[in-house]
Amino acid sequence: MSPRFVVLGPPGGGKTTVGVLLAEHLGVGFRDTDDDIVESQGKPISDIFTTDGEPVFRALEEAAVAKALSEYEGVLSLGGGAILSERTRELLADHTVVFLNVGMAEGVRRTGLSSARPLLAGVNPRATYKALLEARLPLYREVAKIEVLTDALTPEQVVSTILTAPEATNS
Ligand SMILES: Nc1ncnc2c1ncn2[C@@H]1O[C@H](COP(=O)(O)OP(=O)(O)OP(=O)(O)O)[C@@H](O)[C@H]1O
Ligand SMILES: O=C(O)C1=C[C@@H](O)[C@@H](O)[C@H](O)C1
Ligand SMILES: [Mg+2]
Repeated sequence: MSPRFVVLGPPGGGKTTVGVLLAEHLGVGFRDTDDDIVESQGKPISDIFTTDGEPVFRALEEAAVAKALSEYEGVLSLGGGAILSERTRELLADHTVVFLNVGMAEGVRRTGLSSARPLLAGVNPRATYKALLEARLPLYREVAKIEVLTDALTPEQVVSTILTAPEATNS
C-alpha cells in the first residue's frame, strides 16, 4: 500500500493546487501532512511554531509523514520542509515523488506575505525564501522521480506533465 504520488516542494510550488487536481484526474483522494498535524494537535502550524518551537514541529512532521506514507493510497502532499528530515528522505526512496519546483520571483509572488507561513513571516521574506530554496533544492532533487518547473505552467499543465512523465507509468 503506497500513495499514487507524493508531492513536495517549496511553499507556493503548488502542492495543494496541483495535488488536488492530480487526485481528481486519478479519481483518488488528496491528503496533506500539514493538515494531519493541525488535526492531531488541535492548533494551526503557526501556533505550533510559536508555542512549541520548530524542532517540536519537525518531530511531529516526521511522524506524520511516516504514518501517511505507510497507510495512504491517494495523492499525498508533504509540508515544504519535510524533506529536511533524513529519515523522511530515506522513506521517500520507495515512492513516486514529484518535486514541484518554482523560481524565487514566482514563489514569492504566489506565497505573498501570508502570516499563515511562519517561516516566511519575518522581516525579509524574499531573502528567507531565497535561502530556503537554495538549501532545499538538492534535498528535493535527491528524492524526486519527477521534477516540474511550474513557473510558466498552469496547474492543469503541471498535472499533464506529471501524468505523461515516463516515471509515472507504474503509478
Ligand atoms: N502553476 C501555477 N500557476 C499559477 N498559480 C499557481 C500555480 N500553482 C499554484 N498557484 C497559486 O499559488 C498559490 C500557492 O499555491 P499552493 O497553495 O497550491 O502552494 P503550496 O505548495 O501548497 O504551498 P504551501 O507549502 O504553503 O502549502 C495559490 O494561490 C495557487 O493558486
Ligand atoms: O517550508 C516549510 O518549512 C514549511 C512549510 C509548510 O508546508 C508547513 O509545513 C510549515 O509552515 C513549514
Ligand atoms: Mg499547500
